Amino acid sequence: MTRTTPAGTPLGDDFHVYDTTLRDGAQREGISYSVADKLAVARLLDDVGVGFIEGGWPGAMPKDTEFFARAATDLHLKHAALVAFGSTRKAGAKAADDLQVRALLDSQAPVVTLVAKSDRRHIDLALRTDVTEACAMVADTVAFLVGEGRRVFLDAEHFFDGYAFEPDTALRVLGAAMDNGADVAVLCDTNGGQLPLGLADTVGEVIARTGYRVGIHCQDDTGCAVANSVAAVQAGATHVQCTANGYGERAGNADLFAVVGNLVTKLGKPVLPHGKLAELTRVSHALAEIANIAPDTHQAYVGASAFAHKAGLHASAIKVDPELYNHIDPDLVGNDMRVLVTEMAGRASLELKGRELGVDLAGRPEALSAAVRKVKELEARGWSFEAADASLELLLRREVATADQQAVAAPPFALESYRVIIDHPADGDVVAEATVKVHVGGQRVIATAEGNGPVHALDAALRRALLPHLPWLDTVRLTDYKVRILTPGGGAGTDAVTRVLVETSDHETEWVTVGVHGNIVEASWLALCDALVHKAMDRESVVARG
Ligand SMILES: CC(=O)SCCNC(=O)CCNC(=O)[C@H](O)C(C)(C)COP(=O)(O)OP(=O)(O)OC[C@H]1O[C@@H](n2cnc3c(N)ncnc32)[C@H](O)[C@@H]1OP(=O)(O)O
Ligand SMILES: CC(=O)C(=O)O
Repeated sequence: MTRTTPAGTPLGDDFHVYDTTLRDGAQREGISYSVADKLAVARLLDDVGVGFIEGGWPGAMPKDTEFFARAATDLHLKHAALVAFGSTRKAGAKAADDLQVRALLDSQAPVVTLVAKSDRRHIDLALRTDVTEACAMVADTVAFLVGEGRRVFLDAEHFFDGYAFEPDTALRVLGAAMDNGADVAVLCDTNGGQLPLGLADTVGEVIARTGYRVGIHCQDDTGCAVANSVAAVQAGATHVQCTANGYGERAGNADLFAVVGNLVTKLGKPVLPHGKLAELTRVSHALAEIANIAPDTHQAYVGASAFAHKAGLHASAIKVDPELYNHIDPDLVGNDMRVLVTEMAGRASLELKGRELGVDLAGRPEALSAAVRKVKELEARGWSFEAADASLELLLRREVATADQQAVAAPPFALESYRVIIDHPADGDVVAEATVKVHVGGQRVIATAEGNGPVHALDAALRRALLPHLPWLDTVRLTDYKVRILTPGGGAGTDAVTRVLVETSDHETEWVTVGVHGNIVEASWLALCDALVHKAMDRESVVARG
């Protein structure tokens, strides 16, 4: 199989990106992949162009055995080789007779990764054997699998702790594998306790002493798994094991997307096939969906906030040149830059955000300054525009219209009044009833509706009043409603205000609006009205554009 680098040259066997999401990743608390999930994960990892996909431990779990059986017929990998993971034979037995070793062969995976203890204390206490037999278990199993035509990697468990405790034993275990045909000695920081400088020293020392091809596998217990993996590569490791989004046992493993992002963009190592780097963000999010874990919005390289800028000073430099505040071009990894508008915004933030929302504020210094003042004043009172682009857009359009001395576009309806009653009969459920009086299409309309809460009733009454005049409302639905009670100035609650965020959808797009008031119903009303006015405005501009 020929893989190509971003430069278009063949990517051979010089460097391995080895993914263990389906084995170590599945050891994360809360993850339970079905066989179908595992096949879908493998396809996505192949899309990203990793070189090896560790599919699980055949023979240990029926699900993993079935995965390899299905993979043999259903999985047509374009870039990756499939790897079966398992332990060596048991002490005092023969590899050829060991049922678990047989299961590795039966998996039909072309590559096998064997896990072996390389810390003397584990050999004594967990294997309950001596170093000579522990090395024989490795040597015998590697020789058997290589003899059967498999490519073999050795995961030397607890290598760093074992090397610090008794270096010769740790190296003897590596030698037992490499002398019998294993390709890579993978040094594992199984307890995840290492820090980058010490780990890199050990990797460099092992390579210098043995000349072996060395790999790295880092758990994240010090929060350094990515840094440790990159440091190991800088010290000479040419095989790096990681998992999607850092899933893994305990605190997790090294995040594939951060490791690969760093290797390609910082160290200039073309470790993925041409064009695949831009798949990182899409694949990371798709894999989070399959794992049923909300994507980490702050994840390096691929998180939704990885290139989101909030501070006004950042935005002012970004306006001149985005590179001034981005460590890479987000497009490289398939991500986007965003500018957030909050109390920390300055004129540049609003100008950039306006551009994103289709409101041209360039060359309109008065409107821009007025909008900055308004945003800061409203945010100080509890408003938050960070997640409410539609309300921000309305605010910007109003400021532009005012500065240009144009009439602000009339909203499609005007409120005369609303009233909400909560009725709790002693023998029945609580019911909310709302009445709205509005002016729409040149008429005064009064409508009443019930709902299971005040906002539901208000929304229903407003729709009933407006629908005959604004038929497009039929497709518009309130899809999410979030309430937050705020105590500006850190008060004890008596001066609390309520912030409501409403997400609305028309099946094609969704938009978020915000309302803030001392009364929860009024805060909701403000957000609801903004949602409908935004939709009306969008329709008018679509109609105007023809
Ligand atoms: C560092 C890592 O994360 S490695 C991956 C670990 N993953 C898993 O453990 C998930 C899958 N594991 C399993 O399904 C089960 O643990 C099995 C099937 C592998 C083993 O199950 P069991 O036979 O019931 O034993 P148990 O789970 O208690 O494991 C301990 C046995 O494995 C042996 N063992 C542990 N590590 C190794 C090793 N590297 N090489 C050989 N044998 C080993 C122990 O000596 C012990 O053997 P004994 O039962 O003869 O005393
Ligand atoms: C192999 C492995 O998962 C570890 O040593 O952590």
